[in-house]
Amino acid sequence: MRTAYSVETVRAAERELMARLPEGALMQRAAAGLAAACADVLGRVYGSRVVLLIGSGDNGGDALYAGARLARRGAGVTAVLLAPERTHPGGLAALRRAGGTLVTPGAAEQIVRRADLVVDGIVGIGGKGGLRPDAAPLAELAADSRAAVVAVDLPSGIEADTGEVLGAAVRADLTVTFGTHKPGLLIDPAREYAGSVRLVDIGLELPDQAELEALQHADVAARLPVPGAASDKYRRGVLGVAAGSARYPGAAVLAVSGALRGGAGAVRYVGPAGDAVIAAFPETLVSDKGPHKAGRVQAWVVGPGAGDDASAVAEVLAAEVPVLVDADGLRLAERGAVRARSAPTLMTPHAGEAAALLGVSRAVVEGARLASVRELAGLYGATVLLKGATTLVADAGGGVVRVNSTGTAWLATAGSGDVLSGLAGSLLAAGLSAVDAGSVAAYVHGLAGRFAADGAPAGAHDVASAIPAAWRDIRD
Ligand SMILES: NC(=O)C1=CN([C@@H]2O[C@H](COP(=O)(O)OP(=O)(O)OC[C@H]3O[C@@H](n4cnc5c(N)ncnc54)[C@H](OP(=O)(O)O)[C@@H]3O)[C@@H](O)[C@H]2O)[C@@H](O)CC1
Ligand SMILES: [K+]
Repeated sequence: MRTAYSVETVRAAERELMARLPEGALMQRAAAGLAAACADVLGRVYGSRVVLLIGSGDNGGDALYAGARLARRGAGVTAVLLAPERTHPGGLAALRRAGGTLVTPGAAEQIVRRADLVVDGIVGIGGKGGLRPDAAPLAELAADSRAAVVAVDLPSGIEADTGEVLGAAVRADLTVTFGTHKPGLLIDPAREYAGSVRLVDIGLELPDQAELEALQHADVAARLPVPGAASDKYRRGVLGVAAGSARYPGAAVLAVSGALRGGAGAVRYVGPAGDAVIAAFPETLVSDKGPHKAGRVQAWVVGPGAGDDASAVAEVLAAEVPVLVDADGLRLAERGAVRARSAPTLMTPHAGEAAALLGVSRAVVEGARLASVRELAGLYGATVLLKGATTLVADAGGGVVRVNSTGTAWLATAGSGDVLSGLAGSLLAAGLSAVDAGSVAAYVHGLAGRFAADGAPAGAHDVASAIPAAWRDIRD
């Protein structure tokens, strides 16, 4: 499991550790890890041109000490000081001793243009509110140069706790972060600014419960349902899918395609697209009599391509089994009916659907994804999976939020969400909790999307077809 902790928690752990260590030891650990990462990026340190962008806090101190290490290995290191009077004194002295050069921001343009590496030590977890006007031009210079950009702890200008980007921010190729990931490094839009992320262990002791957690292969493998010798289709779970309409029969087919690859023992389809479903997947049990007459199921998916069929949504919400609500179903589901349910409910909106439910604009949700997913989960008393390049899954009761980053931009294709809903529904039917079903489905679906696309456009049905390969890859 990869975890991320809030700034407040990091600060507390830092205080506790600092009290036990000689002064400056923690910063030296950070600087050593940072210098090693910079050396890897440079390939050859000797003779390289390194520019440090230095703000007035400890983030700048880390960069200065790392710069001193690189200078001692033969790099030409120049530090651009945003606030010369308030620069970390120890770091400054170390860089001077190692032969580094100090300049003011006025001289930055020339040297950044010729740099091999720019190290962003403008601001770290002490920052708020986007880069200030004096720092913003430096981020632009770095973006325009041919140099690689390494961010110290986080790209300056992003919000560490939320993943929001409230103004100008540095765009890094690599972020070297200390002690733990910060939520902003894992959540869009800030994640995009971080590039790849390297975690340097500095010995922080962190509490058990993180702010954010991201499943890895082994975590997903441990949660995937595997039939035992005594399994029959009911023990593996039967999923009901109430989806599709005369206008959107394809949504039903795609939801069933995901469901059949999600580990349920059988899939019952209810709705007007039965012929299309049977033609594509003859193993589906099909009915057009409405959800309450469909027979026994262990979970329901309702909503993909459902059009305006509010009665099917209401019937499904009245069932005492786990229910996944997606697409049109989100609009049709009465909040009171969702809140009144005693079995788990998993809602799976994209940003636009979440925005409509929250009564805000899509841009608000996209800019503040963590707050939005939590708010929606609280509002409906349900588990909410907010789709996106980084999918978030939050429980109504608060606590840790799951983030998934296996997704690919190629997954932003029509019908891809229908496949996800079937897959997640199948996992619910197999007995996974709503959070596990949502986050495991997002992980498998994202990986399947990567396999299906493999650098070229793929349709939603290709994603569904790639689910078994993703599943095998995870279990290997
Ligand atoms: N935690 C740990 O375990 C360890 C932490 N370590 C390191 O310490 C870092 C935290 O250091 P920190 O607390 O000194 O704050 P930091 O991020 O340098 O920023 C403060 C300065 O930025 C300024 N500033 C604020 N907002 C701004 C903006 N929008 N745009 C521009 N400037 C802005 C603000 O200015 P002021 O408000 O004072 O005028 C203030 O001077 C952390 O990220 C990590 O790198 C490691 O050394 C070892 C272990
Ligand atoms: K930084």
